[in-house]
Amino acid sequence: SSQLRSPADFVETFQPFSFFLTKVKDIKTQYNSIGALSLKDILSESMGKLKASCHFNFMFDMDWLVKQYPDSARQLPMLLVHGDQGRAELNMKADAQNFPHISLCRAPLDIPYGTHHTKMMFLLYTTGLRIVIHTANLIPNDWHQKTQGIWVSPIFPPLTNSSEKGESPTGFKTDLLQYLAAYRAAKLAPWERHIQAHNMTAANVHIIGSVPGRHTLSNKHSWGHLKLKKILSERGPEPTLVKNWPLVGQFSSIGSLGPDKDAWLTSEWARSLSSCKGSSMMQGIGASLPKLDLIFPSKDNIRLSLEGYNGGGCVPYSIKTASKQPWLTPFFSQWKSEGRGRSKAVPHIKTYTRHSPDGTQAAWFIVTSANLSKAAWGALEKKGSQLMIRSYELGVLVLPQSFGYKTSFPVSSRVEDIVEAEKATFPLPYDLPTTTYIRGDRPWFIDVPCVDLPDTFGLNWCPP
Ligand SMILES: CNc1ccc(C(=O)O)c(C(=O)O)c1
Repeated sequence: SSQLRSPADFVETFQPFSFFLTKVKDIKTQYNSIGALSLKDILSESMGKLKASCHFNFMFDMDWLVKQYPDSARQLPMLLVHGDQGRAELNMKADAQNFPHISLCRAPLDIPYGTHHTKMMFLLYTTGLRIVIHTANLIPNDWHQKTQGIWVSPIFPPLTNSSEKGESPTGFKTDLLQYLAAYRAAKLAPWERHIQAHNMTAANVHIIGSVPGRHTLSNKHSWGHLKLKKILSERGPEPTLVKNWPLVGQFSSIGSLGPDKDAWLTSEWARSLSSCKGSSMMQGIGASLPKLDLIFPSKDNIRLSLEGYNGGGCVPYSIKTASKQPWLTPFFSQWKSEGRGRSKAVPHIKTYTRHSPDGTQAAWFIVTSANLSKAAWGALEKKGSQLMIRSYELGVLVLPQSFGYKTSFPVSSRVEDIVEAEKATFPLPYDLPTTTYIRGDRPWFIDVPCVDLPDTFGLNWCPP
């Protein structure tokens, strides 16, 4: 029975997609026993005997993080890659003083308003290297009662002879090394060498990363939405298959997107996401775009969540930004995850997909740190000759052909369907079809008081 299984067994049984959600306190056991992991699970000895680890993230609670490791691993070398500058960096350094085994690497953020948003783990075991790409900050609240996404790689074995490349058909290793190289950080060199030294032929996802910069020429399509456009135009769906398949974006924060939908959202971002095989040209002017559905928590999704209004603390959409883009609201759908038992677990996860009208198939799926913002996905400048990105982001793209499917793969948010299905079925974090906002509801704004209706705990929301 499930309570006797180790975390490694959980991971083993939820293949080949290896896409998990975080365990959520106070939901029914069945929704935490299949396809869900805690940080302790991920770091447990059953997953591998650790020698060293590295965490890329935005927020760190070091005391708590160390306690998620098994006793035997709490003194092992740990590198934390962060984006904190000034006073925040001093705080990181002060915290790290208490932990001689922890060292810090600051990611350069030379473009204003950029953040080090990427959430990734390198876990070096006695037997090989595992990579985890996820959406949760390294603070207890992010792993308590929210919906977060976690992609878990297999253990990549050491390369036996140095002549082997150890690259996968998806270019995973090359793209990950290109991402790391962008930090130009000496402290990452040991981990770049570890990645070089392991056989990653089993990696079955593509890397979609963003690094700060004004990317031009051969670098222009290495990052953000243009990287996605490039992969989809080379390996994406046939245009005829997905003609009326909608796009879904799902995220926990939104940037300033301009005066109307055509300023960036449809003309640039959605155009890249709707790219198909061999049609990067057709996505030029005039090609019609698919329906765009944006899942973003409504005020009531937050009010009635397990955390009540406080759950909105990690959904930082400001009324100041929202008031400049009322044109966005008609695209919104509610957060609904009955199949995964997580309708009341505030979504901090970010995912993007293109699915069939009946919601049973997908042409591709992305889990990433990237919210709906130009800072994360990039904005074209200088007549489209450069892509300006402000932040570090990282995600993985699932394509049908990497999992033995020709054109699309079955999807479901119903855990019972997923485990019993004849054919490998991708575990969606939310329900399809999506659900529009009900009359009288509105998008969640972190900086607007809510005193009309009490939350799960009978409280109001008076923003800090
Ligand atoms: C300005 N800083 C952040 C804004 C949004 C998010 C999010 O993921 O929604 C995060 C984060 O949690 O990393 C940080």
